[in-house]
Amino acid sequence: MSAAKTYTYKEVAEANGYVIINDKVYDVSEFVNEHPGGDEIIMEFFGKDCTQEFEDIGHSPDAMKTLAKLYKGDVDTTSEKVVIEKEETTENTQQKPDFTKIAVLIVAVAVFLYLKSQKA
Ligand code: HEM
Repeated sequence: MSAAKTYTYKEVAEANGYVIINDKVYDVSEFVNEHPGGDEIIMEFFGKDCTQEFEDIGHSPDAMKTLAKLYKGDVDTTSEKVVIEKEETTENTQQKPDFTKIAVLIVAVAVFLYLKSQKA
């Protein structure tokens, strides 16, 4: 096999649909559509390292074969790491608890209970 190309973390981050698993670079841009685990789960890792996640799932030997076919080269582990900002999605914003809304709700319930107790 010819010498593998090396990619810096920046090049992987800027490519369209590359991921890193065990310091190897894979082009999953086409594969995402066929991924049995769904496309979004991989798209989240575009440009990033998903070694942990890939291994945690316990992918089959078949999955390893598929992965081998998508191999592009090795990552230059001495290159500067890049942090990819995650785009704000509705899912993200919903995860943050909205303390104002919660406070208003608590006050409303308190007022309701107070008024109810006054009537009795
Ligand atoms: C990037 C290369 C990847 C390849 C080539 C790949 C390949 C596959 C294949 C072939 C399967 C079918 C089951 C099996 O054979 O093990 C599968 C299932 C699955 N994969 Fe991946 N996968 C990749 C990345 C990921 C990542 C990064 C995640 C999670 C963050 C993930 C999550 C899953 C899940 C949850 C399933 C199970 C789906 C189900 O059984 O309902 N995969 N993957």
